[in-house]
Amino acid sequence: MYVVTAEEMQKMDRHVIDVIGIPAAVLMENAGSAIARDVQEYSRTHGIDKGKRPPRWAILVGKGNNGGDGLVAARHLMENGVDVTLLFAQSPEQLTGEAARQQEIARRLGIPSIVYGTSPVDWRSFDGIVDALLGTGSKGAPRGPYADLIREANASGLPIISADIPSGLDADTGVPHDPCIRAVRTVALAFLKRGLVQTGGLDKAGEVVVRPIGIWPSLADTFGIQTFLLGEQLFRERFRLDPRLPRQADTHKGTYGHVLVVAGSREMSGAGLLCSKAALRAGSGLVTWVMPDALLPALIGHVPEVMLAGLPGKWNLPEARAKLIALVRSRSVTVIGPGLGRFPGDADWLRMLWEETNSPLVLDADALNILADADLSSWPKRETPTILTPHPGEMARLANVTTSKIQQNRIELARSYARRHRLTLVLKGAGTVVAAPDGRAYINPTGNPGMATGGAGDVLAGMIGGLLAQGLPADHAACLAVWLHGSAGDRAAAKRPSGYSLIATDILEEL
Ligand SMILES: NC(=O)C1=CN([C@@H]2O[C@H](COP(=O)(O)OP(=O)(O)OC[C@H]3O[C@@H](n4cnc5c(N)ncnc54)[C@H](O)[C@@H]3O)[C@@H](O)[C@H]2O)[C@H](O)CC1
Ligand SMILES: [K+]
Repeated sequence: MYVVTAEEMQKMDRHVIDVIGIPAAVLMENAGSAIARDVQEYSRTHGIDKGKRPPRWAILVGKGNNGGDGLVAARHLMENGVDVTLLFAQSPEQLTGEAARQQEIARRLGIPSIVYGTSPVDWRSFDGIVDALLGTGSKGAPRGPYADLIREANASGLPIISADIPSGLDADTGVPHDPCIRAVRTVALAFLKRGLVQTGGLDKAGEVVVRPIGIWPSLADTFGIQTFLLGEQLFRERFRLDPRLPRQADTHKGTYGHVLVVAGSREMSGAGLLCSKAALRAGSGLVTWVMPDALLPALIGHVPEVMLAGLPGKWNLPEARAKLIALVRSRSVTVIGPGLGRFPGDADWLRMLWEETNSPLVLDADALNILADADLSSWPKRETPTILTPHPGEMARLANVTTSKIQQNRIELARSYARRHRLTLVLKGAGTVVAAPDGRAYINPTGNPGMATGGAGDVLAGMIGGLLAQGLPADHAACLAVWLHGSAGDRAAAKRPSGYSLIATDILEEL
């Protein structure tokens, strides 16, 4: 469940080799044999190995240790009867270190090889490709023969299995360089690299599997790795959350908290509905949706389980403010923003809620836009759970940078923002990042593009409120909500062949 940068991986590699004493050759042998097993398993399960003739795989070999992994994999594949051809990106003499040793072994074994560029490659003579060109030592866009070879491999239409990371993918940010291998599977060695669970990695890496190579996962703790993949293992081991935990018999609605939803406007009342229902579906005992009086009649009876509260006049009138503060103080959690719209003096109004209440707050949608127009660094740090849930565009406004800058390094941007403002930040999008004020960041693997639909964010905000209301710490509530939200979206998509006719209500129904 750890997610590492190239540098963190290299440090742990060095420690295992230089301090623990496991030779690099042993790690490489483990890596190569793991890759070979995945290639054979893929061949069997994808109709390449039908038992009639040996599968034929081209192994693209770079000059570094990634190439070394490929050479070891080639040897193991040959040992198991697979027809292998080595395709060196540059002449074999250029290989260094362990890779050079593996190249010499391959030569002595007579493994067939071609140096790319010396003769045209007949891709039709292969069933698949192993990409062992560039790994965590890659810097910048693939150059020269590496770039040409990547383009040809992608154009071949053959399935590509990548060693450690798809060559051309930035291991830390997931930004795909031009060109970048598009793999059907990536065999991550020892640990998930960040790039595999962010931005481009989700597109380019195909199915990602993590294979042990002799580096204990617990070493990541020793090295203070602060980035994790969300999932049941993390929830059980680190959050000690057991979803099966039964509710005690002698409990009542109050036991499970009371969420106040501050949301909705004439044009966007649905957001408040979705948010309120989601808070209930996430398990909150009670939910009250507060809105200006004028809105209330239209919503009576829509969600019988949700209590409605009206404010005299508009949000920002003195008596409305007083009643709202009283409601916020009397509830366990307040979710602000879905469908709220903007109104004169909204920054003062939000700052009042921020400063004058000690209630856990979830700020979403227009509450984030209000915050972006204010200067958050001049607002006091809150002592109580405060969770912001921006999508990349809202994050760009909050951090005063462009959206593309946000997507360039989502994890570090989210982490630094959460620490600076001492709050929990949920940076939505493919591979949602949850950054906690303690510096930890969590990556969510669940969810799908079908969830890019109006109201999905309102559901998530309500779910976070609902889990907070039941007493979960802010980071746990945000992580579990994000993971469940994506899982529900995946189940909803699976029920629709296109996967893209999802609407937010479907996510709610699947919770
Ligand atoms: N003990 C270990 O370290 C283990 C490493 N494993 C594998 O090794 C790679 C990392 O290997 P490294 O030698 O550091 O770098 P690469 O193999 O990624 O090779 C990069 C190589 O290519 C040149 N290069 C760098 N950037 C570019 C570029 N943009 N275009 C062209 N060429 C480039 C540069 O000269 C480098 O030498 C890791 O991913 C694992 O696959 C094993 O897993 C076992 C343990
Ligand atoms: K690779």
